[in-house]
Amino acid sequence: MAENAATVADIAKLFNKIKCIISDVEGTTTSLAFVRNTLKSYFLDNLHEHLTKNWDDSELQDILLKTKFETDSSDSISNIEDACSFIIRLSDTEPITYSFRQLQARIWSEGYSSGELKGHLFPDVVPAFKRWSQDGKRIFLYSSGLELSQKLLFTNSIAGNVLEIISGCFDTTVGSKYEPNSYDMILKKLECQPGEVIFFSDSIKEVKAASKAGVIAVIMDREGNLPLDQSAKDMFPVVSSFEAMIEHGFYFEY
Ligand SMILES: CSCCC(=O)C(=O)COP(=O)(O)O
Repeated sequence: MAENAATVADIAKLFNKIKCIISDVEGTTTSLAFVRNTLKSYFLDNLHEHLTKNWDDSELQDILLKTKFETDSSDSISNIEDACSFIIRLSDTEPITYSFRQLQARIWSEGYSSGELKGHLFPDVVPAFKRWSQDGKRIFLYSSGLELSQKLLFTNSIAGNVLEIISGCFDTTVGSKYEPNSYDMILKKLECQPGEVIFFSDSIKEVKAASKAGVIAVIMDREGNLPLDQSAKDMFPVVSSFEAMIEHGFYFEY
């Protein structure tokens, strides 16, 4: 840790001042494997059937057209096979566009409804969020996945329907998670001062952006996450679970 970098214990002392806790999803509340393997495979495995069943749905056609436009693609999407090939090709490219995420949410929604998909949550997520809610803190999510996708995951999670512990979900409609302005926007929406909000994420770029906006930022280093650079660990406090925050005193003592 760099000489002046805050420790987890320093952050824990700020608990009383904090009004809102914001958490990233992939790599923070939820395993990378669930998002990158389970959700991705479900999407690809069910894409062709979804396109076939819904080909005449104007909302689906609109999503496909917008995806083509957003990616500046010359691919044909005039029939099911072409549209399917186009989407499969895009599924391996970054950045993932908003319309592509809308298509993901449509297909995932079917998987959650049928019970084939259950949203992964690390075991400490629900107990910690419940405890902090009881302590009067509001809990929010901020993910690149759509608000709808976040709600689906928490409604249909392995811990049951736990959406009620979440006060709200932010997605990239407030801006990129890598941009400090997005956190300014969230602060405005929450009607909070920067020091009243804490953000947890496994992404150093996100934590840096939040920190530039004055938000208190902590790196989440979950089992199964990508290895962190030492420089990231030197700059920000790092925890491996929300439970570790509680162990450091990040809760209200009655
Ligand atoms: C919460 S929706 C499924 C996850 C997803 O699609 C995603 O991109 C998660 O990214 P995050 O910003 O939560 O790291």
